[in-house]
Amino acid sequence: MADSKKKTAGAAGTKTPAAAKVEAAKAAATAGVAKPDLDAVRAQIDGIDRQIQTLIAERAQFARQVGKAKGKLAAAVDYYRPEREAQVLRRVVDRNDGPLSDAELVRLFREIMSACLAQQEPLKIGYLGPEGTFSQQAVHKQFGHSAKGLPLASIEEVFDEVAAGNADFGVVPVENSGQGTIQSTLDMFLTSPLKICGEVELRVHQYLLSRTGRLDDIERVYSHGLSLAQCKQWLRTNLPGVEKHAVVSNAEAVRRAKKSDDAAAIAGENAAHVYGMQVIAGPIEDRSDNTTRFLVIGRASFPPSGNDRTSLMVFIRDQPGALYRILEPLARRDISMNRIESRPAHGALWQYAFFIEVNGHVDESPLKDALGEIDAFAGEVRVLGSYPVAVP
Ligand SMILES: O=C(O)C(=O)C[C@]1(C(=O)O)C=C[C@@H](O)C=C1
Repeated sequence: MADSKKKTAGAAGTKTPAAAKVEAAKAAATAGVAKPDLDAVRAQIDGIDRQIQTLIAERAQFARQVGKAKGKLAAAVDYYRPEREAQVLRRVVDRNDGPLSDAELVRLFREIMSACLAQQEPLKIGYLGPEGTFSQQAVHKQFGHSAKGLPLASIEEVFDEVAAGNADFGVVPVENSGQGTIQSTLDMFLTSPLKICGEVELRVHQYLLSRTGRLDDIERVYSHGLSLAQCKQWLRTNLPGVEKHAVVSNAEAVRRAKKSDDAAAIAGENAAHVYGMQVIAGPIEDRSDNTTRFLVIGRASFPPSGNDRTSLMVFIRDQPGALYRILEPLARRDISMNRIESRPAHGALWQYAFFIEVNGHVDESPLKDALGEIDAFAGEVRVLGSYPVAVP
């Protein structure tokens, strides 16, 4: 994503004052000065920190005013605006001339927005717990640390708690780059009234954790089935012949491994800190680009952000060319389709529902027009949600 961005400053030779200062600092750092004076550099940093702090406080005041401008809304959840957050973060990426990476800057700005929003009342976010799972990391990535995580026992429970209003939003895994779709999540949308409000992509790094930290002690490995699959090659090479046990979550795996010296768990590095375990090895995933995509689910729909994706569930009539007639209006309008997947529709034998993901927002042309046409052919078209494309 960062590669395709257009720089607003620097590209055309016109630099913003901030970009010029960064350039000057870079030049000073490389300008043959053998050793900068530590106290002098720290004094500069202290001055900048003072300015950053003043500006963050000012920003928080303005965010309060935004709250007032929105009027008296029913609950904290009504103040959250994923489309606005995506726009703010895209501008951060667009302005970034280094030295920090896009992902680092986005993380910092997300935390600022998270804190600004929590001035009213923190959002409550349901996720597949317990603490230490990748789902919890996805919650932090999307909502920042000022949101309150609500660890739940299953993906179904995440849907139920959001639908019942006990959580403002939920974060559920939907696919992994190596292992494909998590069918149980997709199937929840067959019956759930919830909307998809966002997507989060998380680079997943797996670690082998144990009580002793010694590979030679290990006779059993616990993990979620997907995590075991992601590390298959590594396990074959480094722990041939050990027992592998698939359990409900990586955090549960760590809890089991914590009970004896000859057991290990595969989980995120974070789980080692949460549960006080030693890291034997990591990252140990077979593919270095291992990424899991999560969906944010909620009770409301949001307006376009300027770069959106839409998830649809289409029930087709059993007639010749039905699927073609669904896809043709999209193709004719050059609407890219990121995914199509069929699932047995509940309650009707040999009837299928198609999960389709396309670029665009349901309130905007050309997707709006295409959906008007598709509606006429399909048995039913359900819009599961239009949401901002994930910011890195
Ligand atoms: O712009 C808004 O609507 C805000 O509430 C402000 C703000 C922000 O800090 O920038 C905070 C929370 C929203 O989710 C989006 C943006």
